[in-house]
Amino acid sequence: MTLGAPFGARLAEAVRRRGPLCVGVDPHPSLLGAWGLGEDVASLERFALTAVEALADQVAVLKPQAAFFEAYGSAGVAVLERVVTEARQGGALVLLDVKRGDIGSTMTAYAKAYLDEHSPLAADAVTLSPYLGYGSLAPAIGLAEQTGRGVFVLARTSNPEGAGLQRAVTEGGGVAQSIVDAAAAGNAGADPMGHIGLVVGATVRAGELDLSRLNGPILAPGLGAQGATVDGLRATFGPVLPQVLPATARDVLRHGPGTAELRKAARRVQDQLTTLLD
Ligand SMILES: O=c1ccn([C@@H]2O[C@H](COP(=O)(O)O)[C@@H](O)[C@H]2O)c(=O)[nH]1
Repeated sequence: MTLGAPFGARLAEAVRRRGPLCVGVDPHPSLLGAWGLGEDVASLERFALTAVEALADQVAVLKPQAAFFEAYGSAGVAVLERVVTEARQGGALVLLDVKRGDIGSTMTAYAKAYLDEHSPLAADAVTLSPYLGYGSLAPAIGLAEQTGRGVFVLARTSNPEGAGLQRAVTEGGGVAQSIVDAAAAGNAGADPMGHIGLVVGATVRAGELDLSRLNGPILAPGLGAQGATVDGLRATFGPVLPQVLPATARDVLRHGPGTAELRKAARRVQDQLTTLLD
């Protein structure tokens, strides 16, 4: 599949048309139960494709969480392939949340799995973990650029356990800030923004990172179930708020299984975000 424009431009256009919301497609066992479904592949498929049907023509980005599909083995991965395909056909950009990171030679294979246009799991973007060294991600960052796709590199994650490692300060400066600076160097000169995004939790304290030179998108998970609020985004992100793609999963998905209710729940967050950005 040929994607035409670079990822930064495609994401900017999707956000301009639909507003800056990313909804996670996370088939948690607890949500399957709440929707009256079981813990089996047919239920997984029903849940995930219902979320896609409800939201793919409404939100800018859908973010399937691969772990919840992989938990069902190859049949679950087959469902994930359908989710990626149908979400993209429905008009959403698909950010596959896989958080991959490995030595460079293995990263080449991960890149092929998610960012090569011939792969059955090729998405518009993937999440990557830089904790084997930012440089080890080069094969994925390079292939994403070649194929019009994007990456979101974990810098400062939304979970409380991330702080000890990510806020550590070494001779070269802060660990998370070093990831921000490396991404900024890769995005330099891109217009309207580069294809190297970062993950910075919406739960993170204001002012921890200097994101001013990033020139790329910032995925901000943590809205709703993890305690972050739309109102808190301005304090957390300040001047880079227009680059932020807030993300939530459970807080929207808990309104299913009705597609109208799912759409309404996502619309509520989209409206709050529009008001925030006005
Ligand atoms: O720092 C991070 C990175 C990724 N995530 C993922 O986002 C969703 C959050 O789901 P909620 O139900 O809105 O809490 C989930 O898939 C995480 O793996 C994150 O939360 N924080």
